[in-house]
Amino acid sequence: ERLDEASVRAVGAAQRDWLLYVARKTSVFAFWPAVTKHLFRGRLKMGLALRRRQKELFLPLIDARWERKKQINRGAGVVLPMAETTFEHSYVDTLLDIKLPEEEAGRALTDDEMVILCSEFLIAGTDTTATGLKAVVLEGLRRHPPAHFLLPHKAMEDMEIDGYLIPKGATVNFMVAEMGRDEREWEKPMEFVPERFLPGGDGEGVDVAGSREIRMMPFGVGRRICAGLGVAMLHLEYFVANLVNEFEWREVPGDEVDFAEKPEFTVVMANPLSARLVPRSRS
Ligand code: HEM
Repeated sequence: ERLDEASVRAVGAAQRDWLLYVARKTSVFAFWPAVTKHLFRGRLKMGLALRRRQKELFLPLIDARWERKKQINRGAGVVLPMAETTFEHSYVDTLLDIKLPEEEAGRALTDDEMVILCSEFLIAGTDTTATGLKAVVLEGLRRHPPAHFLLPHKAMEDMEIDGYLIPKGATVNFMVAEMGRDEREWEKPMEFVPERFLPGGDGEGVDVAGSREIRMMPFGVGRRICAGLGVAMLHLEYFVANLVNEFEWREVPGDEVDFAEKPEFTVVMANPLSARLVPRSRS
């Protein structure tokens, strides 16, 4: 069931403490661990204490899921596939279902393994579920992709697409910017509306890597897709989050924001942004 605010905050604090501690204090154990674990035993003790705290918080929640699952299965008499029950399937339920392969004697996951996996899941999920932030970045990439074309590609064999023959050897250019501005795909495509990527919007669940569909492809798709897609998205979200977190942004009177573009190595603002940045007060 849903957690109350205080419990969510406690989990958040435990995750943060753990992550910061690992990032700052534990790299010493990568070198000669048999010795460093004695030399830095204070650090090891602290790390283990932080893990214990996660365990204290996570195990009751995992147990509750386990109990709930047992109740539902008892009520139904048979184990129903999750799709046929009203039971919302969670990540923990999947972990509870896991049986390790034969070499591990087909055992279930231990408490420690469950806690570690839940912790990793929360850490990995935090970035990807920062949906508002992601929406702003995606809308920027849809409306103003830095590359209006991909690198030129070449047809390896004759292909027919939509009744057109693309002959073997032909150079193929992809109109990336035009795809993002296609009225058949996007509502009011020329407007900057990050909300379109939120639930219910015309861009909800868009797949920039193009594995399900292609509605925008700022990083290309397929085997030559941008090798830096993951790091670029992470960096952009981090960058935007910090610009907003650290400063208040104000217009310079008489110097309106102009979204006109001009091509340089990539496509950039024709008239660079002027803004007054005021550091946010932390009091
Ligand atoms: C917003 C940021 C970025 C955008 C919009 C972008 C976009 C692109 C595009 C359109 C391509 C050509 C794909 C194709 O021809 O099919 C490409 C290729 C590539 N990108 Fe990015 N990129 C970005 C950031 C990065 C970063 C940060 C890195 C490195 C850390 C990177 C590394 C590469 C590499 C190595 C290729 C060549 C891949 C290949 O040809 O196999 N990119 N990128």
